[in-house]
Amino acid sequence: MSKEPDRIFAQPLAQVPDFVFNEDVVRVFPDMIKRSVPGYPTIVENLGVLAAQFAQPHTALYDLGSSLGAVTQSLRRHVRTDDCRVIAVDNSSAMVERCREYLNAQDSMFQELLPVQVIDGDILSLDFQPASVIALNFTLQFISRDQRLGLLQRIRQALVPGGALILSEKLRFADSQEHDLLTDLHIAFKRANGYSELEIAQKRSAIENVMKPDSLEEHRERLLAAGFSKVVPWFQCLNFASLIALP
Ligand SMILES: C[S@@+](CC[C@H](N)C(=O)[O-])C[C@H]1O[C@@H](n2cnc3c(N)ncnc32)[C@H](O)[C@@H]1O
Ligand SMILES: O=C(O)C(=O)C[C@]1(C(=O)O)C=C[C@@H](O)C=C1
Repeated sequence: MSKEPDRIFAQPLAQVPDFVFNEDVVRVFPDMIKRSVPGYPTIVENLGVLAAQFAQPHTALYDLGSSLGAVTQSLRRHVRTDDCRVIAVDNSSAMVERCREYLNAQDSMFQELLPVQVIDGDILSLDFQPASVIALNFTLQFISRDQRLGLLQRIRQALVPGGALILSEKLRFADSQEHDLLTDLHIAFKRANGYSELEIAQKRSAIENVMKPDSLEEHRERLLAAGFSKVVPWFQCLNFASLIALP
């Protein structure tokens, strides 16, 4: 994995453009996401551990919005179920290209890994195969709000009995005191990871039009409306959480 440090917002920009998952972001993404999302390494590693409990033989495991394939690699490290395959999907060609390189490297280092297919495409127009595990790891927040329910309904329909959706997201909070406290603590987390006030402020304005977090209650209600029977949060660190949704 690239060790290049994230300095994308280090210099003052006359106008901060909307955040895009382009080649510049791809180069620094492992560093960026680790220094920006509290608990990210724990979520990714345990996603594989959880997936191994839900994986069913002869099904697909999806990594939706796979970026560089961190979740796909974790699924391949942990799932040993017969005749499963991983399908990673991302609509950033720059991400997909680098993801394929990393997965080839994983293939050359380990034997008996689950087969994997990386699709350069939009998860909103995906034709789902019967699936036992579907991961949306910090991806739903980038989908426009009016398309989230439809996507979750399609995911629900693709899931076989015994399977699960694992959904990780940045959260907002209905209670303004709770929201402000956790936002301040997230900023302190970024500062402690070496980001300057300028980098924090410019990143914030870059993502505010493209990334729209919901509250835990909104997620729960939408998942139930999409046909899931049970929603179980399994991890929260500051304003970032991960949920298991059962069909
Ligand atoms: C924050 S990143 C996900 C991080 C990744 N899952 C991980 O755990 O390392 C969000 C990803 O979702 C992808 N994405 C956003 N909208 C998408 C869409 N409609 N279809 C496919 N991928 C999408 C972006 O290109 C980006 O790579
Ligand atoms: O909230 C932030 O500041 C973030 O940087 C979060 C976040 C995310 O949650 O996906 C946003 C964009 C980058 O992909 C990495 C992290």
